[in-house]
Amino acid sequence: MTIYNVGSINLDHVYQLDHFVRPGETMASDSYQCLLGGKGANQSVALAKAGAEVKHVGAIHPSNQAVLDQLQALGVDTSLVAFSDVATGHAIIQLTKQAENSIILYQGANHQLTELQVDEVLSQAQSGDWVLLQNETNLIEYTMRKAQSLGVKVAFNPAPMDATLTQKVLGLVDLLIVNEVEAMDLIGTTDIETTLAEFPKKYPDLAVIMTLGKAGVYYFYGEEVVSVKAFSVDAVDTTGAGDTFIGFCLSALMKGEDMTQAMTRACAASAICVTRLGAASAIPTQHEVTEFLANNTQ
Ligand SMILES: Nc1ncnc2c1ncn2[C@@H]1O[C@H](COP(=O)(O)OP(=O)(O)OP(=O)(O)O)[C@@H](O)[C@H]1O
Repeated sequence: MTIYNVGSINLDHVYQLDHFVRPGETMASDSYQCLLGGKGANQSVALAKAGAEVKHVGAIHPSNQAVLDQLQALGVDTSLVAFSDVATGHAIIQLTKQAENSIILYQGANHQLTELQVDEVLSQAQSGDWVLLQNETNLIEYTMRKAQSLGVKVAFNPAPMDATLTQKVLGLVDLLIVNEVEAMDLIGTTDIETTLAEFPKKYPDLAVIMTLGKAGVYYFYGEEVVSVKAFSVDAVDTTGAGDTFIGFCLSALMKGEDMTQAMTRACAASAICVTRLGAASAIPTQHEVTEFLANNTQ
């Protein structure tokens, strides 16, 4: 069983500064890191570390072949990533000592997927395979329609949230995975209790996983409700928690675990992730998650 993750690949250029650059100011930074990023790439890494067979579908500029080498070294099949004339998606991130950030995001090649690429990729898919999408690439609806026509299941993590697009494609989605802010956007409220009560009523035919940070996670499908508590850890950086959760949860479901087992494993993986700095580099291995589960209870 293969998961085709149609998603972004970004280069995150991170500069540590005393303060954000002001209009007209040129400021030197003596701290620079270039990190692999993008929700798509992070989720592919999490899937691979969780032991899933993951093929990443996306696009980058050919000058950044090293990014693909990095993904491959982490276990992701990158043979379906296309090359584009447009620059690889990237973020310019200013970080201050007060832990504030300011980000310029250029979607670049992430929005250069073509219908031909999607058709070719999905022609390889077989029933039982999954397609996973976030909201950082183009052709979301087209890809879902194609997958549905081929009998391939669709998982959708609509981040960053575009409520109009998301409402439009929900009928094509087999499993929706949202965090609490995205869920509240879909219900049109800022209250989480209302969201938990209203979501299953508004979307009775939709299977949805709702992650609530350190408050854990819910799964709703019609009358069925499963909730799993988060593990109690000392969090230092929650970046990538959601991506780690998605990778470990989908991988476990594809291996035949039930929703409680899959979400428990995914909560353990994301609990480890939040105790480490960074995103892709903070994602644990399957072995680390198994050890954590043996030594911790919710
Ligand atoms: N402080 C925390 N302590 C323990 N587990 C956490 C913590 N924060 C997140 N998690 C775990 O990670 C899962 C996903 O977190 P969250 O709901 O914050 O997703 P997210 O908003 O998509 O994350 P992010 O955007 O920061 O990557 C939670 O369901 C929980 O299991």
